[in-house]
Amino acid sequence: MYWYYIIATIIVLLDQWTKWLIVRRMEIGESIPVIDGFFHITSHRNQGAAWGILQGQMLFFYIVTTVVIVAIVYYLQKYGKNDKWVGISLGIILGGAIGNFIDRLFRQEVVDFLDFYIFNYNFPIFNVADSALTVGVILFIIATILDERKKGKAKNVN
Ligand SMILES: CCC[C@@H]1OC(=O)[C@@H](C)C[C@H](C)CCCCC(=O)CCC[C@@H](CC)/C=C/C=C(\COC)CC[C@@H](O)[C@@H](O)C[C@H](O)CNC1=O
Repeated sequence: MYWYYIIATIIVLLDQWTKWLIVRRMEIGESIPVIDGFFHITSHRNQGAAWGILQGQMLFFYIVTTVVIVAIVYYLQKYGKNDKWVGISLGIILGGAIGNFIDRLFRQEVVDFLDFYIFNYNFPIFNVADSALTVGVILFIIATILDERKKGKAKNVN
């Protein structure tokens, strides 16, 4: 049952540790090519959400993130026992949401550093928390669809 919170905690620790390294070791704007032309570590800050939307709207972010966190904890308490994968995906999303929440609370901005150039398109620079949020959302959608199908099959059998 508490596995999901352990997953979230590991993601928060990994997210905050990587951001701390970037802040301590790199200048803002500095870029280190890991795979030149494809994957760089670029120290970047974002006062907004994805693609830099809603710059500086911290109160909005606090409200939305609090709602997301409360909703996930409620859902985990209520449904976490039933479906393992739904619980795991919510734990991953929870870790991502808390990771960026800590940045917004203490830095009033989010530290980003994962910089991918895909077919010459420079995808917005993101961080471990964003990756967890994106992977968690996708996993949650898949788990929910599979869960519905499993229930559907059970109905047909009876
Ligand atoms: C990933 C959610 C963004 C994250 O939301 C959060 O914190 C949550 C918990 C709180 C937000 C206030 C509310 C969600 C807003 C939804 C949103 O924004 C649409 C999301 C689409 C998404 C599909 C799922 C695409 C993906 C994008 C990116 C990441 O792809 C890996 C680019 C990230 C870079 O622009 C980077 O600068 C962003 C910066 O780190 C701050 N991050 C956030 O606001």
